[in-house]
Amino acid sequence: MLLTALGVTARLGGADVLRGVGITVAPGEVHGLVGPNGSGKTTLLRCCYRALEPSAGAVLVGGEDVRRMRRRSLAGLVGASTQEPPALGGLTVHESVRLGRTALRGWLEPMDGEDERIVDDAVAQVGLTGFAERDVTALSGGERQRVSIARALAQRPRVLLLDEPTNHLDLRHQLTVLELLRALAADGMAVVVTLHDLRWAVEYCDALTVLDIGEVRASGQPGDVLTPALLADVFGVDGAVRDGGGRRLLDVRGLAEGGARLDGDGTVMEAGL
Ligand SMILES: Nc1ncnc2c1ncn2[C@@H]1O[C@H](COP(=O)(O)OP(=O)(O)OP(=O)(O)O)[C@@H](O)[C@H]1O
Repeated sequence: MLLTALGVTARLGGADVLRGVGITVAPGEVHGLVGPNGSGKTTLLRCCYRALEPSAGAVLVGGEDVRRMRRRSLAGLVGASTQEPPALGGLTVHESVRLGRTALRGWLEPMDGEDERIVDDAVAQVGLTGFAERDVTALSGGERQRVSIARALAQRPRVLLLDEPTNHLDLRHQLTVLELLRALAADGMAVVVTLHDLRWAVEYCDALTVLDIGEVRASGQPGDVLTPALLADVFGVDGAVRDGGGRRLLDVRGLAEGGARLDGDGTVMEAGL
């Protein structure tokens, strides 16, 4: 396995928001993390790229505990695109993506032609070549999201972690990103992606892990995991995975009976789609 999380418990604001969570991701696999709002998906990703230290358990990449790795070694192995990509004013798209290479080289080591080619490739992979010289603060939310993905790609990582990469994207760009993930996996990358749209999770992921209130509810192939009972219980929707002529598809018929969960203060929570 390229990425393994073992019994990860994470504490935030005095509470365990992840409890004993494990995932394994092989090279060539697109692994989807799904679950309702607040179930711990982002927190698990943060543990995987060492933005947060688990209070128990460990994350291994290539068999090595990420806590023991030097920052630059980790940057060469794990690239991450976060949900709220920072827009650094005064940087162009190209310069912002270049930061992915800087993470590997350090500030003082000059870039060479190979680095520049990798940056150009990453910008092209997310379809932003025409915006390369534009200031990132002058981009739309979706374009910024793609800059963040390109920056992670510029690290040429073996493990790519993406937090809601299709957020803010129009339908065409959602599909472009999802197809890109498949292509990266076909080249041997291990990809972990959080997705709220379960239909994309079913179609584009080889395996899914369902988190619910900080714990793993199910893990495995999408069709085995997203049973009608689990869809109703965890996501509050009436749905089923079916074979659509060689393609896995998820049909959602609506809210499950009693599917709209009430929050503590009585607010009706949206179902997980
Ligand atoms: N800095 C923090 N301090 C305290 N609690 C936090 C903090 N960050 C997140 N949490 C809580 O941890 C839990 C898990 O949050 P997390 O962001 O991992 O969920 P998520 O599954 O990614 O949610 P979403 O689908 O809404 O993005 C939530 O209950 C959240 O309120």
